[in-house]
Amino acid sequence: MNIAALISGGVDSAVAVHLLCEQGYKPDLFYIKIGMDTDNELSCTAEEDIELATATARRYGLQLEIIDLQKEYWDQVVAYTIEKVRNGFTPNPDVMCNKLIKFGCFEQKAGYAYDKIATGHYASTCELNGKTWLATAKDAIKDQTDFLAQINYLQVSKLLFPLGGYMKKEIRHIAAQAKLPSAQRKDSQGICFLGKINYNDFIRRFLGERQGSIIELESGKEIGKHRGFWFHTIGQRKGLGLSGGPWFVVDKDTENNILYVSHGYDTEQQYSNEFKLTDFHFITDNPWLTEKEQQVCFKVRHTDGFHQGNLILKNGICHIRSSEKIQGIAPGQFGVIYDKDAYLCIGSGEIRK
Ligand SMILES: Nc1ncnc2c1ncn2[C@@H]1O[C@H](COP(=O)(O)OP(=O)(O)OP(=O)(O)O)[C@@H](O)[C@H]1O
Repeated sequence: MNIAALISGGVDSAVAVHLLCEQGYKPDLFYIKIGMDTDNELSCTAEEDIELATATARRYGLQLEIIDLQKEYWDQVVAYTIEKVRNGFTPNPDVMCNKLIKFGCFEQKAGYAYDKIATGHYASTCELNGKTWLATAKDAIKDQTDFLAQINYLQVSKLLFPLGGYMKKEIRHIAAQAKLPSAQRKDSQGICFLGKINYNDFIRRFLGERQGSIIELESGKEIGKHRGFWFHTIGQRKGLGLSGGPWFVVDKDTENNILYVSHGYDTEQQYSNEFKLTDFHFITDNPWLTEKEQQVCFKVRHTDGFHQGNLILKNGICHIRSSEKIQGIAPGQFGVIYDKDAYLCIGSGEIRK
């Protein structure tokens, strides 16, 4: 079996490579360039990443190739991000980066020549009814299946996740024992480079600033000003510059550039237990043979745990009723659906009000 391993310079993908080599494989390593050469801060991290990836390759006598997908990343992931933000939604570039870049463009440029693509994601796959399914990782806190919930069947059936059966602390331990070049490296914040730069600066570059009102939802009173609704997301608590908090963003009027906020932790307005997902995407298949209500687990953003609730799927729209009230359900984010045991990651759709 010939394997391509995606390596980032971080500890997780280095351990993934180490585990593959221990099993007797000799994967070819690929580092994907997605940052901007013109941006100093970004090209510095890329240089460091490439150095560590090179050291790992040398250590195991493996080939390392650098694949430049900067243009593709800008054309697809950055364009998607800006478009969502412009329309008042909260984008998820990490989900799109996996679907379109790491497992999309990479496949066309190099991945097609391999039987399997391995990554250091905390996720796993399993075989059920003759098909491959995306499944959660042993380490529920590190689980990254929510970032993979838009991939398709061809992608999931080609993926290998060597870390799926380990806890993060075991991975750190393996890295230290094996004296991997990246053993002491800190964990990265986001999968894609948008997580490494100041998000507001990035958005400002594209959408500029435009002052608007911050209005208290309950009283209708203006209580402050903001510099553009596009800098704010539903559920946001920090960075509003208002006194007498806590305040939460609960709604946006994008036409009139107004942010609605609500005061206090216990305000009904910022909690919800019902929402919709549009364009629902099944990774492998629809596991439910009826349109009857199903008990599921789900996530509405990257969190440590799973929520529980019920799902009704009709005409491609998925209605979720949560068992508990959830704060900050942001339209544009992906709602990710799991089976009731939070084992299989079934798919995802975009949150709509
Ligand atoms: N620039 C990149 N080039 C190639 N593969 C990458 C790159 N960035 C991330 N990956 C792959 O995607 C996986 C998940 O990315 P993420 O940024 O979440 O990493 P992580 O969990 O911090 O892992 P790592 O410690 O390997 O960076 C990585 O383990 C790696 O296999």
